[in-house]
Amino acid sequence: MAVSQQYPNMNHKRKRQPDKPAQNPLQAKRIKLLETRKHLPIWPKQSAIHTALAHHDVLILSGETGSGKSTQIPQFLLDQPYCKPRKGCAGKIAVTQPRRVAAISLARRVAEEMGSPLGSASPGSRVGYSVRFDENTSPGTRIKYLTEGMLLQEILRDGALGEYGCVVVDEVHERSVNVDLLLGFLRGLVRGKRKGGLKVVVMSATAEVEALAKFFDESAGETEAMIGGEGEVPQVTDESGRDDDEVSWNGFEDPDEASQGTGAINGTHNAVASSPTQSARIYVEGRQYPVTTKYLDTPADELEEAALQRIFALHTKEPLPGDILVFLPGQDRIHSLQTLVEEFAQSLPPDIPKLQVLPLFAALPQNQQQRIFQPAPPRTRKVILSTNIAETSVTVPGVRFVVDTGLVKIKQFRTRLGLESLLVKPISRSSADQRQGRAGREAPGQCHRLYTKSAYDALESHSAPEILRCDLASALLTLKARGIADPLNFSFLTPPPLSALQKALLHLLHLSALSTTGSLTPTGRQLSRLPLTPALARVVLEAAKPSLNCLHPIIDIVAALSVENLWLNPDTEEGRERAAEARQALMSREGDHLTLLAAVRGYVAEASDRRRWAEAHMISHRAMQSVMDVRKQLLAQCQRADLFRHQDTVAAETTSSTTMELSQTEPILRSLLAGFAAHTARLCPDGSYKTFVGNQTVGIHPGSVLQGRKVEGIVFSEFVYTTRAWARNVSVVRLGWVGEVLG
Ligand SMILES: Nc1ncnc2c1ncn2[C@@H]1O[C@H](COP(=O)(O)OP(=O)(O)OP(=O)(O)O)[C@@H](O)[C@H]1O
Repeated sequence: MAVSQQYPNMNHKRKRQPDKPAQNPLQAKRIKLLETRKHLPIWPKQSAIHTALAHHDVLILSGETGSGKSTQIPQFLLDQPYCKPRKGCAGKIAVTQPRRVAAISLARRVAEEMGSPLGSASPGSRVGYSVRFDENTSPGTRIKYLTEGMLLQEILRDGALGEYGCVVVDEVHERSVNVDLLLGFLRGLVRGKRKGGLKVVVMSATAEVEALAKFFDESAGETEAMIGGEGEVPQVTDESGRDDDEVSWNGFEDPDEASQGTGAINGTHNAVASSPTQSARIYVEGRQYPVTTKYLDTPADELEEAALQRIFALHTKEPLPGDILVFLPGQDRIHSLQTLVEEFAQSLPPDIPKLQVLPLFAALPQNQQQRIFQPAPPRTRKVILSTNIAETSVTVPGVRFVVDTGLVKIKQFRTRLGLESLLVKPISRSSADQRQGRAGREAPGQCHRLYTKSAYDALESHSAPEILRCDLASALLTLKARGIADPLNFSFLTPPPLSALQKALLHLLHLSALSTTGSLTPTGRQLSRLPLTPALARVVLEAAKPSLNCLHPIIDIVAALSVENLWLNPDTEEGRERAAEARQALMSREGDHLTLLAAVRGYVAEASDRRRWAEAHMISHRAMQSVMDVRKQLLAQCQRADLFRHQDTVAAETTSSTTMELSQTEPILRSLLAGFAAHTARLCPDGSYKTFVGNQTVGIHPGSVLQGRKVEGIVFSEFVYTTRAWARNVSVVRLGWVGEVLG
C-alpha cells in the first residue's frame, strides 16, 4: 500500500507545507526514518495484517527479532476503523511490554517515526507511555506503550478497556505472570464480544503460536461472560466518588456482586454463549541485518574472566562505531565485571579508544537506565552490562556486538515451604536468540556466546512460564480485584498447580484480603491498589492505622527493602571489619528493619554530601538513590489512597532515627507482623529457630544484624534458600505479639 494511502494526515501536512519539511525537525526526522522503515521485513505485510484483522478479532504475529513488530504494528493499525473513536470506545492502541525500559524507549522511537512529540510534551502528541509511577501521555495520545502491570491496573478501573480499540501484547514468549493474566482477560473480552469490538494482536519472535491459537480459539462449549457488552462500559467510580486514577474502582463492591452485573468477567450469572472467534496467524520472515554467531570451543572456567577477555578482544580489534552489550545473570555480577573492565581500561595505551561502562538492571533508577540510549562520547565505545532486562524489545543505538554469558538469575518459589530461592540458571534457546537479536539492528552484527554450540543445542527451547514458579498471591489478588469470582477456573494459558493456587488463597485469607467465603474484603481492595506484594501492602495498611501511626517509617523501610544490595559487601576480612565499624551507628538491636530505617533517615538528613555519607557508611549510593525514588513514589501513592488521614505528621520527616526507634519500635514491628505473620519463628532450646507455621528450621542470614543473637521470636520479610533455608531482613518480636496475630 502506498504510504500516502496509509498516512492521510501526514500527507495533508506535507501538502500544506511542500517546501518546508526540513524546517520542522520532528517532520524532517520522520521523513528520514520513513525510508528506514520501508526496508523493515514487516513493511510489505501491511495489507495482509489489515486483512487479517478485518476478518478476525485476534491476530497472532510471530517474526524474527528486529523485523519491525514492536515499532510498526501500532502505526499500521492507527488508521484502521477499529482504532477510530466511537461510542463506548476511544479507539486508542495499547502496546504492552514486559519491562518499563522497553516501553519508554519504544514510545520514544515511535514518536520520532511519527513526527510527534512524546507524551505530555505537547497536548497534541500522539504517542505516550505509562509505566509504574510514570504516566507520560497527553490528551492526543493514540498509541500508548505500557507495561503489562499498568494495563492490568487499567483493567481495575475499567474492566472493558473502553479506551482501546486494539491491544497489542508484545513479547508474549517471556510468559511473565502479568502477561498470562492479561491474555486471560483479553480472551474474555474478545469472546464476550465487548461493545464496539476489540482487536487483539499477540506478538513474539518465538511465540508458541499453536498454544496461543488454541487458547483463543478453543470453544469447548464454555460460556463467556459479557464484558461491557450490550450495556455500557462499566462505570469508573470509587466508593468515595472521587475521580482518582489510582484508587478508582470499576464499580463492583465485591466479586459476587460483580458477577451479577454486566461487568463480570468470569462469573456465571448473565453469561452468554459466544461463538468461537478463530484467530489469524501471520509470520514475518527475515531480519534487517545479519548477525554472525560465535561459540566457545570449550566451556569457560570463569565467567567474568571470559567476558572481560571477549570485551577487550572486540575493543582492540573492531573499529568504531560498534558498542558492546553484555548479558550477565544479575546485579552482583554486573558490578564485579564493571570493576574489572574499568580497571583494565586504565591500562589501555592512549591510541586505543576509551571505554564507557554502563550497568543496566531493573533496580537502577530510571534516569540511569536511560543513559544506555545516549550516544557514546567521541572516540569512546559503550560497554553495557545488563541483566535480561535488555533481552527483548529494546534497540540500543550503536550496539553491534552482543556478548552472552548464557545465564539468568530467576526467582523460584517453593509452594510447600512458602520459600523463595534466587537461582542462576542457563537461559532457554529462545532467550539466547532474543539476546542475539539485540545486535544487527542498525547494521550487521556479531553475537559472542560464552558457551559451546553443543551447550546451546542442549538448552530448553523456551523458558518455563513464571506462573509455574512464582508466589501466586499477587496474581490471585489481581484477579479477585478485577471481578474474577472464581480464580481457580480462570482461563490460564498454562494453568498453575491447584496446590499453588490454594496456598495463595490461604495466604490472602491470612492477610484479611479475602473473607472466609473467598470474596474480596475492603482491605483486599486497598491492598490491590498498592504497587507492592500483598504482604508488604498489608504492612503499609497496618502502619496507617491510628493505633499504630507509623506510616512514614514503614514507607522508608519498604522502600529500602525494594532494592538489592543496599549494603556494600567487601570481600576481604579487613574490609568487612571496616564496614561493621562504619555501620555501627546505624545498627539497631531490634533488627534489620530498624537498621534500614536508620540508614534511610541518616541519608535523608544529610544535607551536604549524600554520596560521601553513603560511602562513609559502606552503603551503595546508587541503591540509596533508588530507595529515594521508590520512597517518593510510595509517599505519593499513600497520599492518593488517603492513608495519611490518621497519621501524626510531626513524626514524619523530621524525627531522627533515635527518637523514632524509641517511640515507634513496637508499632513498626507490629505492622511488620501483620504482613509477615507466616514468616515468624521462635527460638528452640537447641538454639535453632523454628517457624510457627510449618515448623521449619530456619537460620538467621549471615548478612543480618541479628546473626548470632538469641531472641525469643523473630519476624522476617524474606525467606530464601541458598545453601539452606535462611531468614533475611529479620527483626525481634515478642512471642505474645505473634500469638495475637496468629491466634
Ligand atoms: N531506538 C531505536 N534506535 C534506532 N533504531 C531503532 C530503534 N528502535 C527500533 N529501531 C529500528 O527498528 C527496527 C525494528 O525494531 P522493532 O523493535 O520494531 O523490531 P521487533 O521485530 O519488535 O524486534 P524484537 O522482537 O527483537 O524487539 C530495529 O531493528 C532497528 O533497526
